[in-house]
Amino acid sequence: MTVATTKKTAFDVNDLNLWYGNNYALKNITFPIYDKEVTAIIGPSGCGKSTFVKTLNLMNRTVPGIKMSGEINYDGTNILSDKVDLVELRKKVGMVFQKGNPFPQSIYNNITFGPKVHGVKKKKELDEIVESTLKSVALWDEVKDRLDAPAMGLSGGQQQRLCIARALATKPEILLMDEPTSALDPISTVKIEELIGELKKQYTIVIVTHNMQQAARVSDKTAFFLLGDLIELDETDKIFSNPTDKRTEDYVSGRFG
Ligand SMILES: Nc1ncnc2c1ncn2[C@@H]1O[C@H](COP(=O)(O)OP(=O)(O)OP(=O)(O)O)[C@@H](O)[C@H]1O
Repeated sequence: MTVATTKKTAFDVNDLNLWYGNNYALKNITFPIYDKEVTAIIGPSGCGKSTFVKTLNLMNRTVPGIKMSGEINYDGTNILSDKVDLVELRKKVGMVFQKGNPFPQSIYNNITFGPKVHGVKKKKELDEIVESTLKSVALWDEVKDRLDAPAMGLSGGQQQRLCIARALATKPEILLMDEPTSALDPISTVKIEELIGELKKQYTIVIVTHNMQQAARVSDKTAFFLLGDLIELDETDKIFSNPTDKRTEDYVSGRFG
Protein backbone atom coordinates (compact mmCIF):
# COMPACT_ATOMS: atom_id res chain seq x y z
CA MET A 1 0.00 0.00 0.00
CA THR A 2 1.34 3.44 -0.87
CA VAL A 3 -0.59 5.42 1.72
CA ALA A 4 1.10 7.36 4.48
CA THR A 5 1.31 5.20 7.59
CA THR A 6 1.68 7.94 10.20
CA LYS A 7 -2.10 8.38 10.53
CA LYS A 8 -3.82 7.01 13.58
CA THR A 9 -5.57 3.71 13.10
CA ALA A 10 -8.98 2.84 14.51
CA PHE A 11 -8.39 -0.89 13.99
CA ASP A 12 -5.16 -2.76 13.37
CA VAL A 13 -6.03 -6.11 11.90
CA ASN A 14 -3.06 -8.50 11.82
CA ASP A 15 -2.98 -11.86 10.13
CA LEU A 16 -6.68 -12.50 10.66
CA ASN A 17 -7.94 -15.94 9.63
CA LEU A 18 -11.52 -17.13 9.86
CA TRP A 19 -13.14 -20.47 9.14
CA TYR A 20 -16.81 -21.42 9.05
CA GLY A 21 -16.28 -25.15 9.67
CA ASN A 22 -14.05 -26.20 6.76
CA ASN A 23 -14.79 -23.07 4.76
CA TYR A 24 -11.68 -20.86 4.98
CA ALA A 25 -13.42 -17.49 4.58
CA LEU A 26 -10.73 -14.95 5.56
CA LYS A 27 -7.07 -15.65 4.84
CA ASN A 28 -4.17 -13.88 6.54
CA ILE A 29 -5.82 -10.46 6.46
CA THR A 30 -3.60 -7.60 7.57
CA PHE A 31 -5.58 -4.40 7.33
CA PRO A 32 -5.05 -1.05 9.04
CA ILE A 33 -8.30 0.92 9.21
CA TYR A 34 -7.59 4.61 9.59
CA ASP A 35 -9.33 6.89 12.02
CA LYS A 36 -12.00 9.30 10.69
CA GLU A 37 -11.81 7.91 7.19
CA VAL A 38 -14.24 5.99 5.06
CA THR A 39 -12.89 2.59 4.05
CA ALA A 40 -14.84 0.75 1.35
CA ILE A 41 -14.71 -3.01 0.90
CA ILE A 42 -15.42 -4.34 -2.55
CA GLY A 43 -15.21 -7.73 -4.23
CA PRO A 44 -17.37 -10.40 -5.84
CA SER A 45 -20.12 -12.22 -3.98
CA GLY A 46 -18.86 -14.63 -1.32
CA CYS A 47 -15.35 -13.15 -1.09
CA GLY A 48 -15.67 -12.40 2.63
CA LYS A 49 -16.69 -8.71 2.74
CA SER A 50 -19.57 -9.12 5.19
CA THR A 51 -17.62 -11.63 7.24
CA PHE A 52 -14.79 -9.14 7.59
CA VAL A 53 -16.95 -6.24 8.80
CA LYS A 54 -18.99 -8.43 11.13
CA THR A 55 -15.78 -9.68 12.70
CA LEU A 56 -14.81 -6.11 13.61
CA ASN A 57 -17.49 -6.05 16.33
CA LEU A 58 -17.59 -9.83 16.81
CA MET A 59 -21.10 -9.97 15.42
CA ASN A 60 -20.48 -13.46 13.99
CA ARG A 61 -18.67 -15.06 16.90
CA THR A 62 -21.60 -17.28 17.89
CA VAL A 63 -21.99 -18.80 14.40
CA PRO A 64 -21.70 -22.59 14.90
CA GLY A 65 -18.34 -23.95 13.78
CA ILE A 66 -16.64 -20.54 13.48
CA LYS A 67 -12.92 -20.35 14.24
CA MET A 68 -10.72 -17.29 14.17
CA SER A 69 -7.03 -16.57 14.64
CA GLY A 70 -4.84 -13.50 14.49
CA GLU A 71 -5.39 -10.06 15.95
CA ILE A 72 -7.95 -7.33 15.72
CA ASN A 73 -6.47 -4.54 17.79
CA TYR A 74 -8.95 -1.94 18.87
CA ASP A 75 -8.49 0.60 21.61
CA GLY A 76 -5.44 -1.17 23.06
CA THR A 77 -7.11 -4.59 23.09
CA ASN A 78 -6.95 -7.59 20.79
CA ILE A 79 -10.67 -8.25 20.65
CA LEU A 80 -10.07 -11.81 19.43
CA SER A 81 -8.08 -13.02 22.42
CA ASP A 82 -8.41 -10.55 25.28
CA LYS A 83 -11.49 -10.48 27.40
CA VAL A 84 -13.87 -7.97 25.86
CA ASP A 85 -17.15 -6.61 27.08
CA LEU A 86 -19.34 -7.24 24.02
CA VAL A 87 -21.98 -4.69 25.03
CA GLU A 88 -19.29 -2.04 25.39
CA LEU A 89 -17.59 -3.07 22.12
CA ARG A 90 -20.86 -2.81 20.17
CA LYS A 91 -21.61 0.54 21.78
CA LYS A 92 -18.34 1.86 20.35
CA VAL A 93 -18.48 -0.08 17.10
CA GLY A 94 -22.00 0.33 15.73
CA MET A 95 -23.44 -1.53 12.77
CA VAL A 96 -25.93 -0.70 10.05
CA PHE A 97 -27.27 -3.48 7.85
CA GLN A 98 -28.39 -3.84 4.25
CA LYS A 99 -32.02 -3.15 4.95
CA GLY A 100 -33.27 -0.73 7.56
CA ASN A 101 -34.39 -3.00 10.40
CA PRO A 102 -36.19 -0.76 12.90
CA PHE A 103 -37.72 -2.35 15.98
CA PRO A 104 -41.54 -2.59 15.67
CA GLN A 105 -41.91 0.37 18.00
CA SER A 106 -42.11 4.15 17.78
CA ILE A 107 -39.49 6.29 16.11
CA TYR A 108 -38.62 7.70 19.55
CA ASN A 109 -38.20 4.28 21.16
CA ASN A 110 -35.98 3.07 18.34
CA ILE A 111 -33.47 5.81 19.11
CA THR A 112 -33.67 5.64 22.91
CA PHE A 113 -33.36 1.86 23.21
CA GLY A 114 -29.53 1.82 23.14
CA PRO A 115 -29.00 4.82 25.44
CA LYS A 116 -31.46 3.30 27.96
CA VAL A 117 -29.55 0.00 27.93
CA HIS A 118 -26.45 2.04 28.73
CA GLY A 119 -28.12 3.73 31.68
CA VAL A 120 -29.51 7.03 30.33
CA LYS A 121 -32.78 7.55 32.19
CA LYS A 122 -33.68 11.25 32.20
CA LYS A 123 -36.40 12.18 29.71
CA LYS A 124 -34.68 15.47 28.88
CA GLU A 125 -31.41 13.73 28.05
CA LEU A 126 -33.21 11.11 25.95
CA ASP A 127 -35.14 13.86 24.13
CA GLU A 128 -31.86 15.57 23.31
CA ILE A 129 -30.33 12.37 21.97
CA VAL A 130 -33.40 11.79 19.77
CA GLU A 131 -33.28 15.31 18.36
CA SER A 132 -29.52 15.47 17.79
CA THR A 133 -29.22 12.03 16.17
CA LEU A 134 -32.24 12.58 13.92
CA LYS A 135 -30.77 15.93 12.91
CA SER A 136 -27.43 14.35 12.12
CA VAL A 137 -29.09 11.94 9.70
CA ALA A 138 -31.25 14.73 8.22
CA LEU A 139 -34.48 13.07 9.36
CA TRP A 140 -35.56 15.46 12.11
CA ASP A 141 -37.63 17.79 9.94
CA GLU A 142 -39.43 14.86 8.35
CA VAL A 143 -40.42 13.13 11.62
CA LYS A 144 -40.32 15.65 14.45
CA ASP A 145 -44.13 15.87 14.57
CA ARG A 146 -44.63 12.10 14.71
CA LEU A 147 -41.98 10.74 17.03
CA ASP A 148 -44.55 8.42 18.63
CA ALA A 149 -45.60 6.94 15.28
CA PRO A 150 -44.45 3.41 14.40
CA ALA A 151 -41.02 3.33 12.77
CA MET A 152 -42.35 0.70 10.36
CA GLY A 153 -44.50 3.42 8.77
CA LEU A 154 -41.45 5.24 7.43
CA SER A 155 -40.23 4.79 3.86
CA GLY A 156 -37.30 2.43 3.20
CA GLY A 157 -34.85 5.32 2.92
CA GLN A 158 -36.18 6.93 6.10
CA GLN A 159 -35.97 3.60 7.93
CA GLN A 160 -32.34 3.27 6.94
CA ARG A 161 -31.58 6.80 8.16
CA LEU A 162 -33.41 5.98 11.40
CA CYS A 163 -31.22 2.90 11.81
CA ILE A 164 -28.11 5.02 11.32
CA ALA A 165 -29.48 7.47 13.93
CA ARG A 166 -30.11 4.51 16.24
CA ALA A 167 -26.50 3.39 15.79
CA LEU A 168 -25.28 6.94 16.53
CA ALA A 169 -27.41 7.23 19.69
CA THR A 170 -24.93 5.27 21.80
CA LYS A 171 -22.12 7.64 20.71
CA PRO A 172 -19.98 5.10 18.84
CA GLU A 173 -16.52 5.77 17.44
CA ILE A 174 -16.91 3.50 14.45
CA LEU A 175 -19.78 2.73 12.11
CA LEU A 176 -19.80 -0.50 10.14
CA MET A 177 -22.15 -0.45 7.17
CA ASP A 178 -22.97 -3.63 5.28
CA GLU A 179 -24.40 -2.61 1.90
CA PRO A 180 -26.46 0.17 3.48
CA THR A 181 -28.05 1.35 0.23
CA SER A 182 -28.54 -1.86 -1.72
CA ALA A 183 -32.28 -1.93 -0.92
CA LEU A 184 -32.83 1.79 -1.55
CA ASP A 185 -34.00 3.90 -4.47
CA PRO A 186 -31.50 6.31 -6.12
CA ILE A 187 -32.66 9.41 -4.22
CA SER A 188 -32.44 7.71 -0.82
CA THR A 189 -29.05 6.34 -1.87
CA VAL A 190 -27.74 9.83 -2.61
CA LYS A 191 -28.98 10.99 0.80
CA ILE A 192 -27.14 8.18 2.58
CA GLU A 193 -23.98 8.86 0.56
CA GLU A 194 -24.14 12.56 1.48
CA LEU A 195 -24.68 11.55 5.07
CA ILE A 196 -21.58 9.34 5.00
CA GLY A 197 -19.60 12.39 3.81
CA GLU A 198 -20.87 14.35 6.84
CA LEU A 199 -20.46 11.55 9.37
CA LYS A 200 -16.83 10.88 8.54
CA LYS A 201 -15.90 14.19 10.19
CA GLN A 202 -16.75 12.52 13.48
CA TYR A 203 -16.70 8.78 12.89
CA THR A 204 -14.56 6.11 11.30
CA ILE A 205 -16.68 4.32 8.72
CA VAL A 206 -16.22 0.92 7.08
CA ILE A 207 -18.67 0.25 4.27
CA VAL A 208 -19.25 -2.92 2.27
CA THR A 209 -20.63 -2.15 -1.15
CA HIS A 210 -21.34 -3.97 -4.39
CA ASN A 211 -21.53 -0.65 -6.12
CA MET A 212 -18.11 0.42 -7.32
CA GLN A 213 -19.24 3.93 -8.22
CA GLN A 214 -20.43 4.26 -4.66
CA ALA A 215 -17.07 3.13 -3.28
CA ALA A 216 -15.37 5.64 -5.58
CA ARG A 217 -17.71 8.44 -4.46
CA VAL A 218 -17.73 7.97 -0.71
CA SER A 219 -14.48 6.38 0.42
CA ASP A 220 -10.92 7.46 1.16
CA LYS A 221 -9.48 3.95 1.06
CA THR A 222 -10.72 0.93 -0.83
CA ALA A 223 -9.96 -2.72 -0.14
CA PHE A 224 -10.48 -5.38 -2.78
CA PHE A 225 -11.22 -8.90 -1.49
CA LEU A 226 -11.20 -12.05 -3.59
CA LEU A 227 -11.98 -15.57 -2.28
CA GLY A 228 -11.10 -14.59 1.28
CA ASP A 229 -7.83 -12.82 0.39
CA LEU A 230 -7.25 -9.11 0.71
CA ILE A 231 -5.78 -8.50 -2.73
CA GLU A 232 -5.21 -4.77 -2.52
CA LEU A 233 -5.82 -1.90 -0.12
CA ASP A 234 -4.99 1.62 -1.13
CA GLU A 235 -6.23 5.15 -1.68
CA THR A 236 -9.57 4.91 -3.45
CA ASP A 237 -8.34 7.04 -6.37
CA LYS A 238 -5.45 4.68 -6.93
CA ILE A 239 -7.60 1.53 -6.74
CA PHE A 240 -9.92 2.89 -9.42
CA SER A 241 -7.39 4.59 -11.68
CA ASN A 242 -4.15 2.68 -11.36
CA PRO A 243 -4.40 -0.45 -9.20
CA THR A 244 -1.25 -2.45 -8.58
CA ASP A 245 -2.72 -5.94 -8.92
CA LYS A 246 -4.04 -7.24 -12.23
CA ARG A 247 -6.98 -8.93 -10.44
CA THR A 248 -8.05 -5.59 -8.93
CA GLU A 249 -7.81 -3.98 -12.35
CA ASP A 250 -9.93 -6.71 -13.92
CA TYR A 251 -12.56 -6.36 -11.20
CA VAL A 252 -12.84 -2.56 -11.14
CA SER A 253 -12.97 -2.44 -14.93
CA GLY A 254 -15.88 -4.89 -14.86
CA ARG A 255 -14.09 -7.86 -16.43
CA PHE A 256 -15.46 -10.23 -13.76
CA GLY A 257 -17.67 -10.30 -10.67
N1 LIG B 1 -23.03 -17.77 8.89
C1 LIG B 1 -22.29 -18.46 8.02
N2 LIG B 1 -22.11 -19.78 8.15
C2 LIG B 1 -21.36 -20.47 7.27
N3 LIG B 1 -20.73 -19.94 6.21
C3 LIG B 1 -20.88 -18.62 6.03
C4 LIG B 1 -21.66 -17.80 6.90
N4 LIG B 1 -21.61 -16.52 6.45
C5 LIG B 1 -20.84 -16.53 5.35
N5 LIG B 1 -20.39 -17.79 5.09
C6 LIG B 1 -19.52 -18.19 3.97
O1 LIG B 1 -18.32 -17.42 4.03
C7 LIG B 1 -17.91 -16.98 2.75
C8 LIG B 1 -17.87 -15.45 2.71
O2 LIG B 1 -19.22 -14.97 2.82
P1 LIG B 1 -19.56 -13.41 3.01
O3 LIG B 1 -21.01 -13.33 3.28
O4 LIG B 1 -18.62 -12.84 3.99
O5 LIG B 1 -19.20 -12.86 1.57
P2 LIG B 1 -19.58 -11.47 0.88
O6 LIG B 1 -18.37 -11.06 0.11
O7 LIG B 1 -20.09 -10.52 1.89
O8 LIG B 1 -20.73 -11.92 -0.11
P3 LIG B 1 -21.99 -11.11 -0.71
O9 LIG B 1 -21.41 -10.02 -1.53
O10 LIG B 1 -22.70 -12.14 -1.54
O11 LIG B 1 -22.81 -10.63 0.46
C9 LIG B 1 -18.88 -17.60 1.77
O12 LIG B 1 -18.33 -18.82 1.30
C10 LIG B 1 -20.12 -17.87 2.62
O13 LIG B 1 -20.86 -18.95 2.11
